[in-house]
Amino acid sequence: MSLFPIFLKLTGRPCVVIGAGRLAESKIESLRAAEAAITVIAPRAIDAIAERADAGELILRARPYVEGDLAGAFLVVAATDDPAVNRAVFAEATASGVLCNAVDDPPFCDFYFPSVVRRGDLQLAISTAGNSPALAQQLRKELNEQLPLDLGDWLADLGNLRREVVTAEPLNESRRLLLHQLAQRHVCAYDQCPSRLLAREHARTNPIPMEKA
Ligand SMILES: C[C@@]1(CC(=O)O)C2=NC(=C\c3[nH]c(c(CCC(=O)O)c3CC(=O)O)Cc3[nH]c(c(CC(=O)O)c3CCC(=O)O)/C=C3\N/C(=C\2)[C@@H](CCC(=O)O)[C@]3(C)CC(=O)O)/[C@H]1CCC(=O)O
Ligand SMILES: NC(=O)c1ccc[n+]([C@@H]2O[C@H](COP(=O)([O-])OP(=O)(O)OC[C@H]3O[C@@H](n4cnc5c(N)ncnc54)[C@H](O)[C@@H]3O)[C@@H](O)[C@H]2O)c1
Repeated sequence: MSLFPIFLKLTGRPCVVIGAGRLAESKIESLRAAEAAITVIAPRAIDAIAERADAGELILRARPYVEGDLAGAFLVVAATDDPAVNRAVFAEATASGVLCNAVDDPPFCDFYFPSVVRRGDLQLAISTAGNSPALAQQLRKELNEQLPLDLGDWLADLGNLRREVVTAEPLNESRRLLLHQLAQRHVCAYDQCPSRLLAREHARTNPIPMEKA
């Protein structure tokens, strides 16, 4: 199966989770990391989810799923212990154009959750298209051990520096080469950081033409 890999902007988007057990919790954590507006619907919730509701971090409706619960949702995760309920959720999602993941039930998923290695804004998402979730998990662990812990901080600095360069320089081949050069070395917040000095020198010798400034 050929899956399409994308990184979705979920900030503030209504996402519904049906079920409030351990499996739901792990999906809720992923959705929270993306700042989704989460509504959880389940008659019983584990403490971790109830506490998030008490803290105002999500809305918890303590009742079973009923048809119509997906109105206005962007995506839904069906994570109950009743496959018939998960499938009913998938049917409503399909009828109303809402993206659905029925946890661990591939025929009833429009998308799968990947295994993720994260360093700040840097994310490596691994998919085996359901062939072996255990392999996805194993690769995550291996990559996690290999990636430096400060990669997220470094990326944040590099992003700031890139924004400086992009503001100061016209879009041309020399800017493109500079950005590749900067990505190969460590950038630091220190004002005299060699990468910053290089970027400034480059900006000085490649000024934006007046009409573009
Ligand atoms: C990546 C990860 C993300 C997450 O869950 O958030 C994820 N599964 C993880 C772990 C894991 N899941 C399972 C095991 C036991 C070992 C094994 O079976 O291999 C382990 C490992 C363990 O925990 O031991 C059991 C399992 N999973 C699925 C089935 C159904 C089936 O195969 O038919 C069954 C059998 C259930 C049964 O036996 O009844 C299906 C799916 N699981 C997916 C995602 C999607 C495809 C991902 C991909 O391969 O690309 C997909 C299709 C749908 C979905 O749920 O999105 C997470 C790793 C997180 C991490 O640690 O990094
Ligand atoms: N936990 C695991 O590691 C794991 C691994 C593989 C498969 N599974 C399977 O995945 C399913 C979910 O796992 P879990 O550990 O989160 O289960 P769980 O029993 O802890 O939680 C099930 C949740 O579904 C809710 N629910 C039941 N009927 C509902 C309905 N009609 N409407 C809305 N919510 C409803 C319950 O209130 C509860 O919050 C189970 O079937 C389990 O066998 C679990």
